[in-house]
Amino acid sequence: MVFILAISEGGVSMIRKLLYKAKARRALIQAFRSAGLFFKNAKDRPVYPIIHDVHINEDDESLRYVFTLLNGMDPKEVAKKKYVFRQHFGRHLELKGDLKRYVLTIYSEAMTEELAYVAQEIAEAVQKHGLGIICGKDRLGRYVSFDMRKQPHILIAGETGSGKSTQLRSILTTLIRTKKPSELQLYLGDCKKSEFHIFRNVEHVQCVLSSAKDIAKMLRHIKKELDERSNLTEVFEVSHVDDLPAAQRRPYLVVCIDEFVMLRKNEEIMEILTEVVAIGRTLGVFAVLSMQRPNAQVLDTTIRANLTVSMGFKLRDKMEARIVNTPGAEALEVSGRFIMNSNKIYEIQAPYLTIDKAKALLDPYIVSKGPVKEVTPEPAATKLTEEDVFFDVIDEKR
Ligand SMILES: Nc1ncnc2c1ncn2[C@@H]1O[C@H](COP(=O)(O)OP(=O)(O)OP(=O)(O)O)[C@@H](O)[C@H]1O
Repeated sequence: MVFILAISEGGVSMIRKLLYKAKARRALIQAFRSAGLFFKNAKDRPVYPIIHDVHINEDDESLRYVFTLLNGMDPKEVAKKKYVFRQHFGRHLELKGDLKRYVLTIYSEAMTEELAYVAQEIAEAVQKHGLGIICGKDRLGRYVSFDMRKQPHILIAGETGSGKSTQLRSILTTLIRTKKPSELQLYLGDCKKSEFHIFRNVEHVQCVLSSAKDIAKMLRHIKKELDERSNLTEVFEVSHVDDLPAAQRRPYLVVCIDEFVMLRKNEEIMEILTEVVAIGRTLGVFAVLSMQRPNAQVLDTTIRANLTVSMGFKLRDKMEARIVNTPGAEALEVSGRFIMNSNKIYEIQAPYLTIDKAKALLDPYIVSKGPVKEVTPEPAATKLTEEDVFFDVIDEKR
């Protein structure tokens, strides 16, 4: 008798995966044996650490093992024998764990250690999005980007020197180069007074402010925009500002605040920021917030829950990485490397955009502002100064 076994394509790939996993499991046991990580049982048979999971990640073509040591096994031996795992699985591996539980990840390729900001390539990478945010390249050398209209608010965290200001520079420069000023307006808060000066005279940029008092004013203006946009969507019975009639369309607003922890004591600021992240998406108002020392109180649950994308550059410890929702960010060792959390978690190398290169790329978008406004032809006539932006906000001191 002949049996014909009909297996679907999905079934075949499932079987292949299972066979691959079984092979992978045997490979790890061999590595345990070479590393001397086993005990002998009563029958003189070797007993190895327990392998709980063998996972193939198709996104970055990695293989991840989770295993625990048997009681009595010395964790120092695992660290000492890392070279044995390298001999078995190649150089591109990561071994993380402590007392008992370990995660061993094996990658097919090493990640690039520096990624130049290539303007043309990056513009192409984000062009498929309505409001494209460039992140960097993943382990397989693919650009990673996303649409801020769908994933609206970003948290960037990292200790000093980890690369978050460079990332902000690259995100903002890319936005400016890919959207017209009629489509995008930027409101920048520079609490450290160090990063955003290069954007001050860019046409899209409505203001660059650094004191809490000024930033509060800026946010009152944003709050007014939120209210107006909310009314408009109600009047025209649409669920998103993008669906308003052409005459009523509003540009996207991106509020970007570097080191926003410095504003934590200003309740009004925190309240409006909370509102932006809670309701901004459908109103076309988005936030990018950066912080050096993640703090659970500042990132209260409402703000954190609505920051849909987290980029965790090198952080001090696991606790900070947990606050930012980027596990593993405490172990990063390369400048410009970060853990991204947006639905899934993965490691990315950010483009390296120096201040000088950013200035050169922004040059075509620079306009005269302030006192020289009147003598500048056409674009400046519609260009707002910071005074214009806040004319409608009551300043108690006036
Ligand atoms: N994407 C990158 N690729 C390679 N090197 C980078 C990258 N980003 C930053 N660096 C290196 O790290 C240094 C510090 O970067 P950056 O100023 O962005 O850090 P930071 O986290 O903003 O620090 P601070 O909080 O002190 O401003 C840079 O001068 C550069 O040498």
